[in-house]
Amino acid sequence: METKKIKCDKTKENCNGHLQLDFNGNELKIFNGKEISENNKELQTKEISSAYLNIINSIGEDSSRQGLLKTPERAAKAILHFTKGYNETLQEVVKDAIFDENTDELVLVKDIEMFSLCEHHLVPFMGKVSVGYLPNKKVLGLSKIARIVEMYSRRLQVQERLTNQIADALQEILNPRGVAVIVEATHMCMVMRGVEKFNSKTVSSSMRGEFRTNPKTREEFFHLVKSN
Ligand SMILES: Nc1nc2c(ncn2[C@@H]2O[C@H](COP(=O)(O)OP(=O)(O)OP(=O)(O)O)[C@@H](O)[C@H]2O)c(=O)[nH]1
Repeated sequence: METKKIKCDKTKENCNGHLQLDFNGNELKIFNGKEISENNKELQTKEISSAYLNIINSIGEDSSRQGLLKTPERAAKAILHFTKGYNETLQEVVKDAIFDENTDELVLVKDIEMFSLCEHHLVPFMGKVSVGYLPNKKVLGLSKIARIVEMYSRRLQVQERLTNQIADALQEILNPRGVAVIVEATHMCMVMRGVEKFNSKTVSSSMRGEFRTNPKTREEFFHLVKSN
């Protein structure tokens, strides 16, 4: 396939250093400047395994002892799973599960489990996400909301950006009258290290359209998120 390379646009959520577009303007999946094929997925696993081998040796462990022999490769596969969201795009996740529906009432999918990696320390943060929207003649397949959460959370993140990206995605694909996203998470970088506050939780929200302009709509969202 013919491709052209463009300089990384830092505002693009899928940026890995470079974005490469095919001639229809579609983004290709790039790792270190290479399109991700099965072959360089293998290469990617090898490169990450070798980095983990260095880490194991650098902390003074014996990487040749039985329990650690396969650890670099296992860890490489694990980190690739934790960051699998880089290999997906919004269009691939949603496919064509957008349906015409004559409803204008709030849709809420709440308490979606979320696991992500803090981009500052590469340790997990995890919690739950609630997503609401006010349809504008279109509804989204419910599972796709959880899949959107999954795609953005399986990347190196800060919680605020994750929250905004989920709201932006809903806005982009549905053009609804409003979108509301709330994320409540525990950050292991604040629990297992650093300030070591193991009961603290971080709540972030992103309100668009009528959720931002109408306090009653916002209240209804928060009320439903809190209720059992
Ligand atoms: N706003 C925001 N900050 C985050 C998130 N995850 C981690 N952080 C913070 O990123 C900051 C990085 O601060 P630095 O001073 O550079 O790093 P540090 O010395 O490891 O900081 P401490 O965690 O305070 O020990 C810390 O305050 C973290 O709590 C996030 O999702 N959102």
